[in-house]
Amino acid sequence: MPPAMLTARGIDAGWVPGRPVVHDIDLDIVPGQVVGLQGPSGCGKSTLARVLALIHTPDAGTVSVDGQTVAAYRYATPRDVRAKVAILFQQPRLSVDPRLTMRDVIAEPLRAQRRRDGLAARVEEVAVTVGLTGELLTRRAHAVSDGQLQRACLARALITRPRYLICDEMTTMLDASTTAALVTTLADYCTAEGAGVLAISHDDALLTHWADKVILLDR
Ligand SMILES: Nc1ncnc2c1ncn2[C@@H]1O[C@H](COP(=O)(O)OP(=O)(O)OP(=O)(O)O)[C@@H](O)[C@H]1O
Repeated sequence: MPPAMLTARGIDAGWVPGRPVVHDIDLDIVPGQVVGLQGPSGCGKSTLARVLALIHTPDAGTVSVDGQTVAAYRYATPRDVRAKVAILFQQPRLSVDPRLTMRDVIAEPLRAQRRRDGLAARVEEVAVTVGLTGELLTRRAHAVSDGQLQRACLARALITRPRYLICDEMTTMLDASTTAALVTTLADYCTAEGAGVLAISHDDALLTHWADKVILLDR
């Protein structure tokens, strides 16, 4: 049996050919575990997060999902592999089309996979899980608060029941009570589904509370 893990081996990645911002990184995300990732600003945490979320092609190295080597990134990633890994970004406004309703934001991954059976019921279910109900779901993304929009992004991330969640400073923009609510929702999901998390944060207290172990990424 292949190992049930999201693994990175020997990853070089960056934005300019021949000038990687992360070099020779090995990392494992195990189902049921929260791995924290810290490091100075600009050291490449978000770049590495994007590689692990399969939305940025590494210059070298291999990412595997449950033993399956990822051969193609971004839009070319096969659907079954893509559905296993979700990412949450720091700024929900930059990751959502402002013209969509909250309901449509949440439904996006299933629509993209043309999974329409039971779509409305699943959207309602996952919206309730993140604390969004009623009239809020009919509002467009530009007409809700950052915290409400990040809740929709969490629901969008959970809707495919991913096995791995990459959280790139997902609570940095939020107040303490919204942060606590989102982390609790995510932790409950991970316990119920046995999902693994990579949690990038500058918040030592949050990672001390939430992560099983913390990795330091240096320049
Ligand atoms: N889209 C991009 N195009 C070009 N360069 C980028 C892009 N995104 C990041 N970089 C560069 O890659 C390097 C690493 O950035 P990255 O955002 O991965 O660091 P980080 O550790 O997440 O920083 P922070 O903690 O400030 O968010 C930086 O020099 C940054 O300028």
